[in-house]
Amino acid sequence: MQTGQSAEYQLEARELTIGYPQRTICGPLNLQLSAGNGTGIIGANGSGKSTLIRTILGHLPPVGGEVEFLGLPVDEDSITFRRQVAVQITDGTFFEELTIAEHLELVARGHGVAAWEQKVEEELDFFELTAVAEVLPGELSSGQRRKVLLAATLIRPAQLVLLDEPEQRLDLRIRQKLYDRLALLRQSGTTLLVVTHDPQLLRKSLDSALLLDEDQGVILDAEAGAQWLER
Ligand SMILES: Nc1ncnc2c1ncn2[C@@H]1O[C@H](COP(=O)(O)OP(=O)(O)OP(=O)(O)O)[C@@H](O)[C@H]1O
Repeated sequence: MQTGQSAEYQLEARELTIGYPQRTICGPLNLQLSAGNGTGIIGANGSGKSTLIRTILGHLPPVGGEVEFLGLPVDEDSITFRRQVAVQITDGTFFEELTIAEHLELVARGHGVAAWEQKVEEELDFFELTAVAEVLPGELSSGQRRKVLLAATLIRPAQLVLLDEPEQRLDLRIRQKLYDRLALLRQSGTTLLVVTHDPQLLRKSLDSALLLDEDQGVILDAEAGAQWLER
């Protein structure tokens, strides 16, 4: 199996222009992420953040340029990509007949997590979901559902974690725990790419930002990105 492990960067976008058949949204963009980097994707509503994530995941073809993961064109259907990339990009889908604990068990076991029972307990505890562990998704609040999706993304091993506005609907205490958790993940070598409107997330968990502005991509350090979000 090809893995491209000798690639210079873990994720690289070169002269990437994103958009739809009838409309170019932004570009050309250049982005290089190595292990342990943490980049926020920021910009006004409609600037192209979700379009960029969808292009990086291979859901949308680039209008121009290319994007590679471990030196190979992105392909969400490839085994390497599925093993190495954990994604939380939408409001997510649930199996309505599985409890919250069963959802986490499914992901953990599917990704070969050792001692998965303990990991499920730890994630439930971290996201303060233990009281609803045996509840079905349809009985949860929107914030609780968001926490389950984040727990399911973070319970599994990954080289790259992609998150789309993870701060949404989280109360302040959980948000602060999440900032620390993401910073720790980076210290352990995991790479983060996070669409966010939250300046504190940028400051505390990430080291740079890709600002999509006026159809261009500009790389900023985390503090400059946070200040742009606070402008
Ligand atoms: N399927 C589509 N076909 C054509 N244009 C689209 C399509 N989906 C989105 N767009 C347009 O692409 C632009 C970028 O949208 P996108 O959702 O990527 O923005 P965003 O930065 O994620 O916005 P937000 O902060 O509101 O989530 C918008 O002008 C939007 O109208």
